[in-house]
Amino acid sequence: MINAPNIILVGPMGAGKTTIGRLISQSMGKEFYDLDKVIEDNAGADIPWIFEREGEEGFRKRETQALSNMVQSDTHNTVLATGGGIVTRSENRDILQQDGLVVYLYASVAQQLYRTSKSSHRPLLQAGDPKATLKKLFEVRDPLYREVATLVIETDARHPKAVANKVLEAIKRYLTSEDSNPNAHLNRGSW
Ligand SMILES: Nc1ncnc2c1ncn2[C@@H]1O[C@H](COP(=O)(O)OP(=O)(O)O)[C@@H](O)[C@H]1O
Ligand SMILES: O=C(O)C1=C[C@@H](OP(=O)(O)O)[C@@H](O)[C@H](O)C1
Ligand SMILES: [Mg+2]
Repeated sequence: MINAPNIILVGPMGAGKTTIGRLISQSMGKEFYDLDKVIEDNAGADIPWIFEREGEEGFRKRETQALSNMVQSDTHNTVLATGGGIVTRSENRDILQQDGLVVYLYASVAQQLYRTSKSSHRPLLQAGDPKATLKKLFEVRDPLYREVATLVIETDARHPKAVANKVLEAIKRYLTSEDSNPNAHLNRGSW
């Protein structure tokens, strides 16, 4: 087990945040949370229902609330998979940067499209051309993922287990190099 702070995964829809988050939480002996699931549990409704009734704005309010609750609950030893739009609000970006080691799971638009095409639970991809939507979102969000993330991991040509191993290796390497730097502040994961 790696002695690491809380780990937060960011990246676009289909990057594998939910899948990889679960895998690395098991390897690290940490508790796993998926913010979308937390939002659904709090609302007593699924994400398509929230978008339908409250619009994207309603969902974003719930998302920020769920994220800040998590920080305030002072939970330790966790892996958190976020939703792809978590970086769109600056208040969320502030929380992410202060409260964990943030890992950006990168996927090309082609892979995002392929991986999201098998399910219909992402409301933003249900109307219009999903490829054009993913491309547009990626242009806006890629710099924001990079802004908040300490580590960036490429996922395109890797199976989920290989991605999880890459993430674990990168975290280990990062923490080791921080250990050898007396000015580094490891205490980024306060929840
Ligand atoms: N590295 C990968 N290679 C191939 N398929 C993947 C990979 N990572 C995730 N998937 C698949 O892509 C789909 C979306 O994954 P998910 O974890 O829900 O992504 P996210 O939470 O980032 O939207 C799932 O069917 C999952 O099994
Ligand atoms: O990119 C987005 O804005 C969204 C991504 C989704 O999560 P995943 O990235 O896990 O699919 C979910 O939060 C919601 O449908 C909105
Ligand atoms: Mg997810």
